[in-house]
Amino acid sequence: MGYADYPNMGVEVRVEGLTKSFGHVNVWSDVSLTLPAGEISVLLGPSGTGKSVFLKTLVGLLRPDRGSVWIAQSDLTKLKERDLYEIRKLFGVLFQDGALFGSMNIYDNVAFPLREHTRKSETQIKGIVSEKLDMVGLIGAESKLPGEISGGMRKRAGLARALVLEPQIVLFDEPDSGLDPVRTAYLNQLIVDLNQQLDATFLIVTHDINTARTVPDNIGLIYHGHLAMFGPREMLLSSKEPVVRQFLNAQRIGPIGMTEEKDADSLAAEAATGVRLPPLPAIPLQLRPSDFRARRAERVPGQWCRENGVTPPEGSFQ
Ligand SMILES: Nc1ncnc2c1ncn2[C@@H]1O[C@H](COP(=O)(O)OP(=O)(O)OP(=O)(O)O)[C@@H](O)[C@H]1O
Repeated sequence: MGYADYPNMGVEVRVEGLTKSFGHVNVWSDVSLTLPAGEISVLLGPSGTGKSVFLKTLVGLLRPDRGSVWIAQSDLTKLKERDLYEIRKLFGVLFQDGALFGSMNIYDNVAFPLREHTRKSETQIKGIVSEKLDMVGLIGAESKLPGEISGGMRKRAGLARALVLEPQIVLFDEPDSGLDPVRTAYLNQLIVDLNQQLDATFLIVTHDINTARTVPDNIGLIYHGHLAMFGPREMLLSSKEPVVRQFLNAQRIGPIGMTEEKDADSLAAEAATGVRLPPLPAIPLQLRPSDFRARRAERVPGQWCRENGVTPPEGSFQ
């Protein structure tokens, strides 16, 4: 199947029972979730829980032990190399460090996938590269080497490169790592704007709680070898499930310890001290596109809570 055969609204990615180990070490088991077409989802989890491994498994760079990744009628995990190569063209991936070639200038870095995977003329390539550089605000930086620009600019260059083949699924591996809060805010706005403009499904791995609270439509949390929860943003932000609550509110009190989960003794000791968890913070409004038009998957604030009989924390959606 050619990637041009897919409808232009982004595609749904359905993960079923995915399990991955390296040798005898299990990374995660039985992960099932659906990334809704055209929506933004965020994946959270303590360090080393296998979020990057999950992204690599989604694009078929790693093979799972069990389970499926369904895109339309294809189970990507069962495809032969040649078909996998085709279906990978659906994906744009922004790797953690931007993964730019250090000896190539920004223009050539962004043009690279077009020169490798298409037969477009240099004139056509120039048009596409300029369009994507414009989208990420990098016009004028074409002749710079990656080493000559800031970390934030490198991320944006990596993003432009991830977009040149018109992907229907865009995966971001910690796009905000190493960025200061202001640049992170700009990048988050750019992600929301791009999601509105492009017909693509987004998955973002991040450690930034503010990003997780304001950018996505859906949130997932991997913890201790399993997907602890995945669902609409309001569901996780109003959840009192201990792991979800601890992680999304960046607290020390709860089941997650410095290295991994706390043992029963330390949890009992914590309970014995009588420390009370602070109330859940208010659920913020979602970040809007900068042109103030609706998000692609716009929902009325508080709708999920209302429909599910959940009282949102005081001060939510203001
Ligand atoms: N190719 C590989 N071979 C063996 N083990 C691997 C491989 N890739 C990753 N791992 C292991 O899998 C586990 C999960 O790693 P991964 O980088 O996916 O975690 P992460 O959740 O993305 O972490 P962080 O938040 O710190 O970036 C780690 O223990 C890592 O050492």
